Amino acid sequence: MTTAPDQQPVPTAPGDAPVINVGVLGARGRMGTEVVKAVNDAEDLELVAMVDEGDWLFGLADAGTQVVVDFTRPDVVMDNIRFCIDNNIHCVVGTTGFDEDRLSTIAEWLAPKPDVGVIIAPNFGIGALLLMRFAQDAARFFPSVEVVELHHPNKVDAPSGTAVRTARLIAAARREADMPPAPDATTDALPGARGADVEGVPVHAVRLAGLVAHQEVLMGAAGETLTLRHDSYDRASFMPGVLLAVREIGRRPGLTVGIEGLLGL
Ligand SMILES: NC(=O)C1=CN([C@@H]2O[C@H](COP(=O)(O)OP(=O)(O)OC[C@H]3O[C@@H](n4cnc5c(N)ncnc54)[C@H](OP(=O)(O)O)[C@@H]3O)[C@@H](O)[C@H]2O)C=CC1
Ligand SMILES: O=C(O)C1=N[C@H](C(=O)O)C[C@H](O)C1
Repeated sequence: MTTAPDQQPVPTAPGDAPVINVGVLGARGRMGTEVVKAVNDAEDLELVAMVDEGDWLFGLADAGTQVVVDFTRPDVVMDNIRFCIDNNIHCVVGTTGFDEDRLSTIAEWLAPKPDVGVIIAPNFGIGALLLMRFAQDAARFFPSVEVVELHHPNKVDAPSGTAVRTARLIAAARREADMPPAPDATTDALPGARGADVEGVPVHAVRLAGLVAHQEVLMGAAGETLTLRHDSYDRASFMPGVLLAVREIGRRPGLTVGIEGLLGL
């Protein structure tokens, strides 16, 4: 803590860096609980608000929150982001459910607030981000591709936000390389047997007790396959990415999708 003459005390972390006041939305959820722990363990971050369903969002502003971390639900996250932008609070969002329409709406909300940042990241896990990058790089070499995501049985959405983003990145890489559509049969005798079609890439969702968050990208060419797989066995795996976004967001006003840029990927 340092005190300047005639001013309120300014909290500081060791090394004199200013402390960032963090509020967690969805604080008692699976991810929120882990974020609360990670923020409490970080010397340069101060947990000032924990909000769950039924709590007033105004508590965030009253507590002097500078950065909100949101791990709630796709059906409530837009209202949370609107509140944060209106109250000049930066927002690090891990909640899924973002399409182009939602992203454009957030960009419109941000337009009159040039100092506020919103980071929307479908996945904060470093390994998961690397898998996406490797899949993008490999996409142009393999005519066939399928994405399989596997998660804990309480996940509210399917397919996962990560799988949708992975499929879109692969589809974009294929378009850029002028590849024709995958040659594989897409007709299914039973509806859903070939998964969901995300820009021409089949995406399959598995829900299974014992799992946390996992993804495979299968690629095939004549006589060979390439399998890329990532496993999050513990939600701690997402925390380095979440904390990086919390620390960086003050330097990144506007809308940022994915934390790849923050990692130099
Ligand atoms: N980007 C990433 O790296 C990751 C993203 N996720 C995503 O994060 C989201 C949350 O996942 P998970 O933690 O497993 O889900 P949980 O269901 O465990 O947690 C959601 C929490 O949000 C709370 N909540 C619901 N409505 C509101 C509201 N209006 N305001 C504040 N809090 C609210 C819930 O409270 P209550 O139970 O009382 O309703 C609950 O505590 C999902 O979209 C998931 O896909 C998950 C892991 C990693
Ligand atoms: O709900 C989860 O658990 C996860 N959700 C995110 C998603 O939908 O991509 C990230 C990760 O897969 C865990």
